[in-house]
Amino acid sequence: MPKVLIKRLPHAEGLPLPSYQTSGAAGADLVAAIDEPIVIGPGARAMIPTGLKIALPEGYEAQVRPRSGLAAKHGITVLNSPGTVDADYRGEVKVILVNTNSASSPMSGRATSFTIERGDRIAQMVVAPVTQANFEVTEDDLPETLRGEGGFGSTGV
Ligand SMILES: O=c1ccn([C@H]2C[C@H](O)[C@@H](COP(=O)(O)OP(=O)(O)OP(=O)(O)O)O2)c(=O)[nH]1
Ligand SMILES: [Mg+2]
Repeated sequence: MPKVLIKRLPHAEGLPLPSYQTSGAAGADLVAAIDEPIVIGPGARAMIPTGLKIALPEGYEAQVRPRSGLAAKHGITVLNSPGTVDADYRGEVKVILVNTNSASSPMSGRATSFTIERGDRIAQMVVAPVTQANFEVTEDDLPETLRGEGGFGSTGV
């Protein structure tokens, strides 16, 4: 189990640290470290502070992913999903939420605002191993494959 060091900033005081809700959970919930509620209007976005700085072990990243409940019930998702927290990042982890609701959204059908309150679980963080590649330019043909240049639905729907 990789160890992730956490530095709690003053505005996160009293808030729960990232935690796995069940023993098999992949993501640890992140909460909003805000003093005043933030209203995200339909189609608008907001960068929500978590009040946490983290130090991941080398060879790991943290992915900031949406919570499906917020997405399904309220049309709120992580705009840059999955957000990438690099192992060498020492700033505050933030979550970019977007409100997808509009009069024409298939699920809500309404241009509703959504309010984030202090301590709300807004996203989840998945710690995952990553590799860096050696990118190497070649003048030769790339190795042949059965797929070749087919993509974007080439195998059918
Ligand atoms: O959802 C996110 C995404 C990123 N970050 C932080 C950690 C990450 O290490 C850094 C840079 O993110 P990214 O590489 O995605 O953004 P960029 O636009 O490429 O910025 P940079 O030029 O700083 O790499 O911002 C977050 O806190 N939350
Ligand atoms: Mg970057």
